[in-house]
Amino acid sequence: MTTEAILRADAVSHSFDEVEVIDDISVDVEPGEVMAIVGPNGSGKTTLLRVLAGLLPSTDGTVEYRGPDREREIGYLPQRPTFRPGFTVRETIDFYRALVDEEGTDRLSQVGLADAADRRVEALSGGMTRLLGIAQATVGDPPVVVLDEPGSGLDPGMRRRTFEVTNDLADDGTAVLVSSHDLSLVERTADRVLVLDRGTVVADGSPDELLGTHGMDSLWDVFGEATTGSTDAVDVAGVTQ
Ligand SMILES: Nc1ncnc2c1ncn2[C@@H]1O[C@H](COP(=O)(O)OP(=O)(O)OP(=O)(O)O)[C@@H](O)[C@H]1O
Repeated sequence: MTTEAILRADAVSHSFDEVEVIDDISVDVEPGEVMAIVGPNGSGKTTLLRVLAGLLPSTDGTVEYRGPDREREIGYLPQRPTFRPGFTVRETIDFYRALVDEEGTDRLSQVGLADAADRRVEALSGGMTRLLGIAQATVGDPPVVVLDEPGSGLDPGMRRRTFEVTNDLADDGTAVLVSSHDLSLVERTADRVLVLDRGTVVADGSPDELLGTHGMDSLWDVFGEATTGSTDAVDVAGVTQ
């Protein structure tokens, strides 16, 4: 049985100035699915996520949200979340909640930040700031949540916690798009993995499918085979060596 896509990208490309950073990507995202996007630095993950979240226009192709009408349809955690200084964690999350008239649900407890509720946002560690960003991305229960490297900068326990939050969201029917460099966590938690390399999808499937198709034992090996990521320099779009 196939489920109707809640988000559909059809032949999407994006160029910054004349440089094409993602090229001809089509993807259907289903409700309740955790879709991980992995790829070397600079391969276009953030650009793709921002296009899918409707924050960047596609230069070519279309992105269509096909889910229920909601005050907030797509939640987004940027790669480097920032919050207005001078406010506490509680005041900050309450500001976002007020925008969509949210009551109930304790967003701070969900991400393990309840004890930091009275701390000012500028006094948070990098990891705590990211956790607040995840809480912010889920306010209003958007049917699609896009998380750009939610585990980056977190200790192993909290990183695992972010993936548990991700899975909880998916269990409740939310479609979750997440980029990550943590391939072992991705292998354990994602329903589907897109491997990007230089702006194109070079592998796509469930972790098991990818291991089977590539005849590999781990996602690390699939990643190594599918991508041309150099180990001594980042590939920079638009620069040919
Ligand atoms: N605003 C911008 N203007 C010009 N080029 C950009 C811009 N944003 C990103 N790029 C370029 O697009 C390419 C893809 O960047 P992107 O941030 O999407 O990659 P990424 O896979 O998310 O990388 P990382 O894993 O390092 O976060 C890079 O070459 C980057 O320099």
